[in-house]
Amino acid sequence: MSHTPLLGKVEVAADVTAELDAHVETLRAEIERFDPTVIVLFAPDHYNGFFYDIMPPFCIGTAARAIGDFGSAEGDLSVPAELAQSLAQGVMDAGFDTAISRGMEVDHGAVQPLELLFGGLSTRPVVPVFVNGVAVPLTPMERIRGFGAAVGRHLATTEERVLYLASGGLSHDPPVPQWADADDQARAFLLAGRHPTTQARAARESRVFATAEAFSQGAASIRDLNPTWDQAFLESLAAGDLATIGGYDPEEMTRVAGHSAHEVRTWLAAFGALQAAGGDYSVVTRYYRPIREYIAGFGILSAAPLGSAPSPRRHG
Ligand SMILES: O=C(O)/C=C/c1cccc(O)c1O
Ligand SMILES: [Fe+2]
Repeated sequence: MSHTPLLGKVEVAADVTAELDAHVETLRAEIERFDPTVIVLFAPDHYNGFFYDIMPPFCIGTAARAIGDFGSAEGDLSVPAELAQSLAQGVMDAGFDTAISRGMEVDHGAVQPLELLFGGLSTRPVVPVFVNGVAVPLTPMERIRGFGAAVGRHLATTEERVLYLASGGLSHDPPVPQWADADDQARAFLLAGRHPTTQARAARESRVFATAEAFSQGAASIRDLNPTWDQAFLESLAAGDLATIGGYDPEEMTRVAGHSAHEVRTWLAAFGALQAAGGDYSVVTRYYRPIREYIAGFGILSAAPLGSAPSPRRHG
């Protein structure tokens, strides 16, 4: 599913909020029926936990703490360390040299789906898997599918009932600084801006709120949402056509869907894992709406291996 730190913090038409809430509720019930023993959470980061001083394409956390940006929950995630470590070994054995972290710091990108779907950070065991979706250079999209598949193949050898959960995207272009055009101060932040002062964090969050307000009034200079691109992406995922998405060109993605559209890498990894672990799948819940107030093409897509899925439902 998409995430946005503006959720619940800015005004959106009541019918849109109700529609989104209803789909989250559907997803919650779906997950409750599935009753996962572990959640593998593919999430990006927005220069809160990962910086240019060392920016891996992937990182598996054996312990993690949420930093609490934009009023999101702060505190420890419940990470099964042994499983996370064996997962890291498994994907390395499969040819993906993932980083690991024994003290990962995660932000709203990881936390929001945990809050929405599970009511908190530590109600279920979670293995956090960082997928870089913001800091160029970016690994090819096909590599992301392969990484996700390695995760799925490894976990299919365990007794775990795994929910692969992805957070990010779709098309959006929030005001996250880019190294290429950043001034010295912004570069210092991008390089190693961990644990900012309360003041610096507030200034950053105010900038996002101001951009969202201007964007909703058609007055921001960020790239527009791209519902056509978003729906095509969802359609390929729904059809199990991960090869098409694996062929996406990152530069083209930035151009047509915004700098943060690379967060869809988390979706590709999760569906890659699902396909590798369970074969063909069918869609259970699908939702999409471009929501300018949230600076988000907001999507939800859930799926289960064929034969195990409750009757598919299609929304919006
Ligand atoms: O972390 C930030 O500064 C902004 C993040 C953001 C803003 C708008 C939509 C999103 O999906 C974001 O992650
Ligand atoms: Fe994001």
